Amino acid sequence: MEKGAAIVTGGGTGLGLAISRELGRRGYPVVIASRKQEHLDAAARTLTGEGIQVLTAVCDVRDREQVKAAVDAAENRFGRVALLVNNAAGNFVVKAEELSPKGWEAVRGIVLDGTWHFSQEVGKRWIAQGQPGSILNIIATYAWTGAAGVVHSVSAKAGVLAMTRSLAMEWGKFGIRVNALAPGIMVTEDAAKNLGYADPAVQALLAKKVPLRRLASTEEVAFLACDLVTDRHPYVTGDCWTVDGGLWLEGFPNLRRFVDGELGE
Ligand SMILES: CCCCCCCCCCC/C=C/C(=O)SCCNC(=O)CCNC(=O)[C@H](O)C(C)(C)COP(=O)(O)OP(=O)(O)OC[C@H]1O[C@@H](n2cnc3c(N)ncnc32)[C@H](O)[C@@H]1OP(=O)(O)O
Ligand SMILES: NC(=O)C1=CN([C@@H]2O[C@H](COP(=O)(O)OP(=O)(O)OC[C@H]3O[C@@H](n4cnc5c(N)ncnc54)[C@H](OP(=O)(O)O)[C@@H]3O)[C@@H](O)[C@H]2O)C=CC1
Repeated sequence: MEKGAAIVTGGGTGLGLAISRELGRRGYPVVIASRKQEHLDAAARTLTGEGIQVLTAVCDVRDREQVKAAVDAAENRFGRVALLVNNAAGNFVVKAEELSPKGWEAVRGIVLDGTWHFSQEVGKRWIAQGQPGSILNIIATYAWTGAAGVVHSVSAKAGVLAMTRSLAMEWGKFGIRVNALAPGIMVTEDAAKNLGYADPAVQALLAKKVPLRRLASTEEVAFLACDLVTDRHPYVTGDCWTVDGGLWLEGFPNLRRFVDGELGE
């Protein structure tokens, strides 16, 4: 029987692309949704070449109407949405006292509002259709530790963690599971650029802080993400799984020291 589709926000790059590929390998048609056509086209070419069914949806997760249109397109093409992965994010390192209202708004809008828009859009359809479903929200360990230099992202990810637990409680009776995953540091293009660790020498220093002495690969994080969002663990809901090589136990890197110039170029 045909499986329902999986929507992956930010599915054209980095971790989102790795999750889309792994879900495709597990037999799900994937809908990748993000702002930039070039990200989506390149990813769709790659995934299609690997035999995965893909639909692209140009969509800014901050815009409720664009989110609705993306879910409509997914249902029109694949009949039903079964899984949602809220992976899209925006982030940059900034001193809290210098963060502008629009900078705060941009990151909160993508991370917190975007996750809410997609979750409510698919959740209300599943409830109306009497269908089960599963949502996975990608957060970061600083949602519970806090971190210096990224107060907008920390606050938004903490909100997403609270949303995860709350929706799990409300929607469990409808057969809807809602979980979160907190990855460790991965070398993905925009994250490494925006957060200042594109230099391999900086990556090597970061790896030394990790108990397992290496950074995470998108593939290993994606594998766990797919285990959690698919029906492999049907009794898990309202939880957050961490896949960070033990880093959060040592303390998240202090990015404020980077913007203050204490860590050099
Ligand atoms: C040295 C040690 C390093 C260790 C690091 C380890 C950390 C690892 C893991 C951390 C966990 C989480 C990671 C992530 O979330 S990674 C995701 C990264 N990917 C992206 O960010 C991609 C998408 N990003 C964007 O599109 C943009 O960056 C942005 C988020 C800004 C949104 O784009 P949008 O087009 O909507 O916004 P604008 O460009 O119009 O800007 C809006 C306002 O934000 C201000 N801004 C933007 N960039 C910065 C900056 N670098 N510093 C300060 N302010 C910034 C911008 O000026 C606008 O405000 P104003 O109008 O007031 O000027
Ligand atoms: N990299 C890391 O070390 C860590 C990452 N994470 C989390 O993992 C997830 C993936 O990050 P990663 O792969 O590294 O980074 P990427 O920058 O590659 O992924 C972010 C994705 O979000 C999309 N996106 C950004 N803004 C919007 C928007 N307004 N509407 C729709 N899509 C948007 C981007 O696509 P487009 O530009 O086309 O819109 C991009 O595909 C994020 O949730 C991040 O917070 C957590 C811990 C560590």
